[in-house]
Amino acid sequence: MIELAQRAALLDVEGTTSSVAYVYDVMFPFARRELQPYVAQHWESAALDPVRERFAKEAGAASYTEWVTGREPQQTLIDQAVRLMDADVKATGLKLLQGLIWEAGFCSGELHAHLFEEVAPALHAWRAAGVDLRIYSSGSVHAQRLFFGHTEAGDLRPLLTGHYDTTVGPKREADSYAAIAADWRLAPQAIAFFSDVTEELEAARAAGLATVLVNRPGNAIPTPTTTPHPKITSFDEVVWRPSES
Ligand SMILES: CSCCC(=O)C(=O)COP(=O)(O)O
Ligand SMILES: [Mg+2]
Repeated sequence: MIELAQRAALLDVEGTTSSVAYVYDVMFPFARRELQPYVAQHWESAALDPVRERFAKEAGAASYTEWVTGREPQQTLIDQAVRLMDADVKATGLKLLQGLIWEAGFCSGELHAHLFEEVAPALHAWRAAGVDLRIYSSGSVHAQRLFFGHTEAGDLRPLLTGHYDTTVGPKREADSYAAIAADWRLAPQAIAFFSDVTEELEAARAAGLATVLVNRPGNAIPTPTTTPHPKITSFDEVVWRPSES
């Protein structure tokens, strides 16, 4: 058991609330399968504008027009998305695009977000104990809302007061956590960040957040034996004793 004095919990998704396998074996293949038809069908839609802009920026181009000059625009975007997926790069542009593609899957019922079995009851209990809950994931905010709106345990969005993705900054940089605390209007010390990735926890700790290393079955990243972060294997191991300060 670990005791936490914070009044807010910031939660990673993959490897923390939910299995890596669900993301890699179900969600990513769905996005790969639907990539070409989605882009073809929505090419004229403004929903793709932020995706086009991000892809261009992340490729080092000054604008989308500059990025695709001399190439077929739709295929250029599709090819880049495939390259990023093949290399397992959690680029913000790709994450924006995947979130758009997953919408149809979650809305049709083909996708149901996995949660480790104690997560939904634990989050209900944490909220009842007065803990403010937000998500910080590489998955886009749109994807996060779909994910928590369509979990195996039902719609958990009412439990969450906010969502952050990598548009706030990379998960392995301390400034991202400082920006989240500022947006949340909380002192960094009032927030406990839960993740399976040590580099993310180090960044959060550098920004002043409390940290918890979550070790779940199937996590790809080996859990270090010595770590300054308290370790849990289940949210049931957390006891909240929020201080007034
Ligand atoms: C919550 S949407 C799907 C998850 C996803 O795309 C992803 O990359 C998860 O990364 P995380 O930062 O939650 O480990
Ligand atoms: Mg994770």
